[in-house]
Amino acid sequence: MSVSFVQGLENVVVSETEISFLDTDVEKIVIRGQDLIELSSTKRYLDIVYLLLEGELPDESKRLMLQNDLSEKQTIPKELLQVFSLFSKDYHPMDAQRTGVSILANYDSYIGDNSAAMNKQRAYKLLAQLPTLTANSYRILNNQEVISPLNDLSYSANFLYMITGDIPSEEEEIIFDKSLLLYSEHEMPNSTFTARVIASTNADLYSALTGAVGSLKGNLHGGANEAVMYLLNEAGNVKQFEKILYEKLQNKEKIMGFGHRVYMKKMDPRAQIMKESLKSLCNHDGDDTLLEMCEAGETIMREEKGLFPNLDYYAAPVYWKLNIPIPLYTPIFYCSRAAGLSAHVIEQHDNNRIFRPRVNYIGKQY
Ligand SMILES: CC(=O)SCCNC(=O)CCNC(=O)[C@H](O)C(C)(C)COP(=O)(O)OP(=O)(O)OC[C@H]1O[C@@H](n2cnc3c(N)ncnc32)[C@H](O)[C@@H]1OP(=O)(O)O
Ligand SMILES: O=C([O-])CC(=O)C(=O)O
Repeated sequence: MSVSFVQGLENVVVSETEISFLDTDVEKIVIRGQDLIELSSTKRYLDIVYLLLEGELPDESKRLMLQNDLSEKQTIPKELLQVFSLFSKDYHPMDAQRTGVSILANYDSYIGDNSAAMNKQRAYKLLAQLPTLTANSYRILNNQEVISPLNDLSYSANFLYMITGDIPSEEEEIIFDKSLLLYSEHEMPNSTFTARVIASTNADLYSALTGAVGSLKGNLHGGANEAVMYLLNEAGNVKQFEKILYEKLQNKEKIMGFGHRVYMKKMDPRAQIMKESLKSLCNHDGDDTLLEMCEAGETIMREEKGLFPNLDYYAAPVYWKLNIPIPLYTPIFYCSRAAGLSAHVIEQHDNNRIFRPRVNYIGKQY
């Protein structure tokens, strides 16, 4: 039997879905029939959460109900905080998140029920709890005080508040919210595929979403946003950044934040929006250094490699300007993506066939 093999499953269709599609012909990120980039100018992250999980955009009262519902569910079991305090201090918040999501399954008495209704309830609860879990895992790992959510803040303002300890300005809240919106769903990246593969065994949503944390951690996927910021900081100025990039290219090293399996010859449209956010943050504090460095990097990568920035490239300096600690960049990506991941798990459970591919054997003769 001969089976065709495509390394990395490039352009292989693994699923039918009603959730999302990257239509590069018309440059749209289609989420349930609507373009995420267009939505980003008028809608908030919770609108997209609702769209992903309910199939339509909410009106104002439904969005408010969702906001209130999530506010009520934000607290996390105190045992989780105790577990985080047992970790070694060099544990990454992504590891804590992986363990945390897994432990939350222990508090679900209907764990065997994979119905869409139960999964939706789980998804909303997870979305409510993830910011509290994420901010406090970092705080505990860094010997900081545990922080409680502020119920009267919006979802994104509260999330940012729990990270930095300061109530954000309106501009900061809107920019952070936009980053969550842009990260919320992106068709079939590695983490979504991971979640769907796990869900296809009839395993529960927590198992699928725990696996997805692991997938997102790597620097070829979500981990790239942290790697970008470490590189920008290592350089510190435009000249040094250019020097480092040329050296890395000479050594055939990959530059984090560039390239994408689907956006090969154009910039990730989400990166362009995030670049605008960086510009306004630079305008606000009067320091353009990071913007200038990023633009210099864009030019070099375009001229030398024909490569363009992905979302992580511009998310990194935006998060830096929002005073977010670097080890939280990828966990934040995950918190946002939990919406899309949950929608995919629900869809997989609702129309399931187990994933079970084949191999081309190239081992010893038999
Ligand atoms: C939100 C997100 O998760 S977006 C992705 C975030 N990840 C990153 O930014 C990591 C850096 N980028 C990469 O590693 C890749 O571009 C990926 C993982 C995003 C896509 O990978 P693939 O589609 O498998 O592309 P692949 O790695 O095969 O690259 C194709 C060619 O472009 C080169 N290339 C791709 N990305 C980069 C990069 N960032 N820097 C330098 N060269 C690159 C490769 O070396 C390869 O060159 P070659 O044909 O001469 O060997
Ligand atoms: O689509 C991908 O492969 C990675 C990505 O940009 C995302 O998950 O947002």
